[in-house]
Amino acid sequence: MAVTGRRVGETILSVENISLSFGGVNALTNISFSVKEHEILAIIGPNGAGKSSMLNVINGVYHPQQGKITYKGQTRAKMKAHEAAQQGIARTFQNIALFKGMTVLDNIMTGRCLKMKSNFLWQALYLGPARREEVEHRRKVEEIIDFLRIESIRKTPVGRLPYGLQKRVELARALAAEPELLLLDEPMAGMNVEEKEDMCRFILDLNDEFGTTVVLIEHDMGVVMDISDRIVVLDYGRKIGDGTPEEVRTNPEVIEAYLGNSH
Ligand SMILES: Nc1ncnc2c1ncn2[C@@H]1O[C@H](COP(=O)(O)OP(=O)(O)OP(=O)(O)O)[C@@H](O)[C@H]1O
Repeated sequence: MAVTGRRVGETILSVENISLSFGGVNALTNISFSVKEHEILAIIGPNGAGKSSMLNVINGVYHPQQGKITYKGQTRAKMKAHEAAQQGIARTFQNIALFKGMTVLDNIMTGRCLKMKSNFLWQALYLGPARREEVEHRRKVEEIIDFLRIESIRKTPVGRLPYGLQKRVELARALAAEPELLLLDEPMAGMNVEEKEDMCRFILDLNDEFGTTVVLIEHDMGVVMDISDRIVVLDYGRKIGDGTPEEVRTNPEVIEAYLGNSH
């Protein structure tokens, strides 16, 4: 994995005038914002504000009825899911999506699928390129295991791990794809204070060491204010704030709609 160091660069992703509805429900209305290379951007907002829908639009799971998405200079009306993955967008989910019966190591290996080049026959015979490739994939995966400090559980079936560690394994699997843009849906949900601190550290470190751009959804305001370069605030599918943590903290509309109430 290349170590690039942290420097905010050009715009890597911009969404313009995105609208998405499900039947009569407007999940997103005319949303625009952009993310720069190596930034950490948080999307916040009350329950049902449209945060997960926004991530799903970015990685092509949902196709908006209106608007456009520009990723790495290419503009399209919608992202296709396989295209997003191939072009370096990886994702974790609000409800952990891992293979519970498989070991940590094997789960993380699944994150390398798109990087695998050798064909079925080579792999079945485990010859030549397939063997070299396998060694390289294992090396990358071990690097990630090391980075996230999960050596001691590498052979443990994921279903036996406590929730906080499962979240970390899910992050490991996303990192195995060597993403340029990492989408994290509530990476700290359900964690205790210590686990949250660890997760914050890992997010800051991966952003710093690998230069990965991060877009995350998080409800813990302390975490959001601490680790984000910028914050986009959604409420009822509309954008009501976009700025630095300080700008968002002092935005009256945000205080009224979000920070000031019990969400
Ligand atoms: N697949 C779907 N089918 C129908 N409605 C949907 C679908 N996905 C999202 N919605 C609706 O879109 C709106 C926004 O939902 P979304 O999950 O994006 O909000 P959220 O901000 O992520 O909420 P939370 O913080 O509770 O996860 C909600 O009214 C939700 O019910």
